[in-house]
Amino acid sequence: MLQVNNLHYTKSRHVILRGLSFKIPSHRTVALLGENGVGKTTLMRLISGLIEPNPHSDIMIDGKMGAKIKANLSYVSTLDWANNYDRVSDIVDYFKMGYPDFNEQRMEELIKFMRIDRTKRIAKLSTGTIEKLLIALTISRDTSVYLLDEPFGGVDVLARKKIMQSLLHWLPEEATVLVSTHYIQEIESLVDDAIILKDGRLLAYESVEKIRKEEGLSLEQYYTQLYIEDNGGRE
Ligand SMILES: Nc1ncnc2c1ncn2[C@@H]1O[C@H](COP(=O)(O)OP(=O)(O)OP(=O)(O)O)[C@@H](O)[C@H]1O
Repeated sequence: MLQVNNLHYTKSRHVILRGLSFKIPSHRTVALLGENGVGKTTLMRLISGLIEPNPHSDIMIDGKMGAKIKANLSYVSTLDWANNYDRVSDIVDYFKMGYPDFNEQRMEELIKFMRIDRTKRIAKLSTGTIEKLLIALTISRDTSVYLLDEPFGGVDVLARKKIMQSLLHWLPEEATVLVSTHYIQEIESLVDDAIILKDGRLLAYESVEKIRKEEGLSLEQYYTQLYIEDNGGRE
């Protein structure tokens, strides 16, 4: 379970997140939605402990806080830390050595599934292939929470659909998954709930099924409607 209480984050006097609170139970996959610059990446970096929130903000995973949550969380946002001469197989080796919960067999299956050439140097990989590798590394760990930040930005449409459809199949059943994306229509069938951010605050945290059944809307229609309403009717 991932719990965020009263999360505030200010950077260079610019308030980015203003008092976010939500709780995502285990066995739930949640889309994190919001316009460019709203703070989705910032939220993921805060959850993962890469940056520090303002005082009196709490982030808990399975009841743990602070540095202790790192073991229960999988988030790989970049390969900037790797050496340009590293090959895909070297990165896999680093993960094998660095994470006791790294599932080597799952990683091998994902490499095949995503058609990643394990002999290629990182510096020679295309943007989309790096994104596929980041997804594969993230979901090859056995943790309770998975954060995927705009994982499909550069992935071609066929691969994206294929990966999306099978994403949950690779993860432990009880996993909590938070995935940020602008591909709202495509993610809709994958997620249970959606968190919608606007102006640094939580505009909605709603079940996708409820949006469909009770509001009669698709997730994208619901998102657009909420944004327009919050803008006082302006698009
Ligand atoms: N290092 C930084 N210094 C100052 N401001 C920053 C820094 N990084 C991000 N920001 C600001 O924080 C805000 C949130 O950025 P963030 O990247 O979290 O948004 P996002 O919702 O992920 O956007 P996108 O959908 O475009 O990826 C933006 O206004 C951005 O300009």
